[in-house]
Amino acid sequence: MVRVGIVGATGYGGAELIRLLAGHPHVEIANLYSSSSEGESLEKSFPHAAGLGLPTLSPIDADSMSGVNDLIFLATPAGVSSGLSPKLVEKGVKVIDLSGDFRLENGAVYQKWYKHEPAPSQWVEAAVYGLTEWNQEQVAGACLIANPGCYPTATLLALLPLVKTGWVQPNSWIVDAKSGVSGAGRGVSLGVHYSESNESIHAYKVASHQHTPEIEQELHKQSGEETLVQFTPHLVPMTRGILVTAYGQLTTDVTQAQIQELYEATYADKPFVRVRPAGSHPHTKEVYGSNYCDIAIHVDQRTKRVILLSVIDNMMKGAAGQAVQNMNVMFDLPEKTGLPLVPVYP
Ligand SMILES: NC(=O)C1=CN([C@@H]2O[C@H](COP(=O)(O)OP(=O)(O)OC[C@H]3O[C@@H](n4cnc5c(N)ncnc54)[C@H](OP(=O)(O)O)[C@@H]3O)[C@@H](O)[C@H]2O)C=CC1
Ligand SMILES: CC(=O)N[C@@H](CCC(=O)OP(=O)(O)O)C(=O)O
Repeated sequence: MVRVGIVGATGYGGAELIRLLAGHPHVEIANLYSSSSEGESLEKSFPHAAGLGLPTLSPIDADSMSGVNDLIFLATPAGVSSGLSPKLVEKGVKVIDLSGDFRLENGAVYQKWYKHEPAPSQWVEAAVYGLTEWNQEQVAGACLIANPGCYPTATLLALLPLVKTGWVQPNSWIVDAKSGVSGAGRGVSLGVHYSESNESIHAYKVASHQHTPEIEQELHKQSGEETLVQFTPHLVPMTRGILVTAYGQLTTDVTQAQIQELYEATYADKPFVRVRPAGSHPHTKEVYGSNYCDIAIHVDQRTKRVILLSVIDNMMKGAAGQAVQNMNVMFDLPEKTGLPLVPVYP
């Protein structure tokens, strides 16, 4: 059994990890950690978790977290993992960090977009970017995983097969994304207040969202080309789900059928990426509660653009689901273990 600890267990990412790990056949939820509720039962924060026999919340203290955990998930805000994770890894505990602290390879870029001190550079270098489908071998040998952001997961799974072909102008990508409100976490703020977000939709962080450099960095790593992406997120009045609509200018007369074939071949042996039939319109509801990313390809021959549609559940493939997928790969377990396959519908 893998003894697992979760820091930030009282948040949404923590709750989703508990939902998945409580049913995982090779995991023992050994410890739950909190910076604000030590000594309390998790049921006080999450009554839905009653009856699972979970440990009481413990204080966060790196010295006492080794020897009792094989792996620790950090479901904490940016700026926490950069200090804590190196101490844990030095003591022999593997770490999967759901925050952005180890995703950006350049510390100055992290500081600019996250407004926090970057993690020590040797630890950023040691971290593996956990987009499982594209980095499986590195994930298998990693001690520290930078779990991808929710928007980058939906975007990169959609764009990566194409950026390697040269069929799209690298700087032409426009990524328009919509997220459910749980993407903002459990903390209350005006923007996610019910009466502000219900029956309404708005763009936010235009030309300034912290996931922009993460998307560009990973596109560059796979294509070798400097790529600028115009990324605009929107908040929509639903609890879970992300829809990405990405537009790229084609450089050649490639057909929809050729692109479809490329995607089907790329993801043929990837259990969590489903390439929909050509011309489909995936709904977020069709991946709700699951670890799937569903992708559909359209080509507009009139404008010579490819239009990619990609849906995920932000809490699952966008956070906890992908984190558990990475854990499975790190511990040489079948990739799908403990990840319920069928989306909740309706
Ligand atoms: N929600 C989503 O869809 C996604 C979230 N993420 C990332 O995952 C991480 C967790 O997100 P999410 O669960 O939604 O956020 P929440 O706000 O719901 O939960 C974060 C938890 O972190 C703990 N925490 C807060 N401050 C500190 C601190 N200074 N030190 C230690 N722990 C602290 C809190 O628990 P306590 O008070 O008990 O310590 C809190 O419950 C974030 O970095 C987020 O950006 C990534 C992808 C998608
Ligand atoms: C709807 C909503 O607010 N979503 C969050 C998701 C980002 C996130 O989770 O932050 P990191 O991945 O950078 O840690 C946002 O746009 O900031």
